[in-house]
Amino acid sequence: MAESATLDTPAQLRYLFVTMLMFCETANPLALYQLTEAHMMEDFNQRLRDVDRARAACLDTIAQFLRAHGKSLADYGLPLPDVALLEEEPESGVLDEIDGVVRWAKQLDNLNDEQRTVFDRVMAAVDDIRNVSKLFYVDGPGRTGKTTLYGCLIWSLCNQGRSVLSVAFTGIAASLMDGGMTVHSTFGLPFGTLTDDSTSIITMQSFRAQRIRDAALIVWDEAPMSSGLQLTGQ
Ligand SMILES: Nc1ncnc2c1ncn2[C@@H]1O[C@H](COP(=O)(O)OP(=O)(O)OP(=O)(O)O)[C@@H](O)[C@H]1O
Repeated sequence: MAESATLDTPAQLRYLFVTMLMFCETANPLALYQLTEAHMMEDFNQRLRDVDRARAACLDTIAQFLRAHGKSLADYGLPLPDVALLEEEPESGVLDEIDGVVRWAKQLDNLNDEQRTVFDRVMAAVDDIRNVSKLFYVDGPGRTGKTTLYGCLIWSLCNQGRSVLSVAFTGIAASLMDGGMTVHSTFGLPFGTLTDDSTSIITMQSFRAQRIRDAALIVWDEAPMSSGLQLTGQ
């Protein structure tokens, strides 16, 4: 869990936590929960800006995973979420999807000139069948709208039925993008320091390799945090 906490998204961590409860004989589930709670609820914390609500959302998500396997939080001596704190959260599912369409359509309309220029160039490159450069590096100070721009690109392509991979070095950066995954899990990077001889654990014939080949666009947030070897690959 400690290794995963530094490499995976909070959603991946919650999934790992439930998997450990279900399939490993975890001696003290409560202690493990308390040790990793901060990482497991980091995305909710960012979104809700309230520790108590974030904790309730985290426990509620874990409870839903467990319920799908016929288990409950109480079976593992874990605290119950204070669901009253979540009442303002919209139901997931259809409403979320409608919300997403409205939100991104509006964001797309509101892109400023610089964001629009990058958006148009990237979208044109995705469809360009010529052998032109398709590598873009977007730079800018904090809070200047980079994540918003990536969101618009991801949403627009997904809306056209295209496949997009959104990755980031840290789990928390990845969780800020729709469908975000860590660089490590997406590209199957080995743990530890990479060397010139390091190779991905993903095999050419695997589903994960096909997902990478199928991607119309790969958005790599905070790329400078990754080492040169991760970026150039083998
Ligand atoms: N074109 C725009 N018009 C108005 N507000 C915008 C626009 N683009 C982004 N914003 C808003 O500005 C804020 C910062 O945007 P965003 O998170 O995309 O920036 P960022 O460059 O990714 O920041 P950071 O580097 O800190 O992650 C957000 O609240 C976002 O909704």
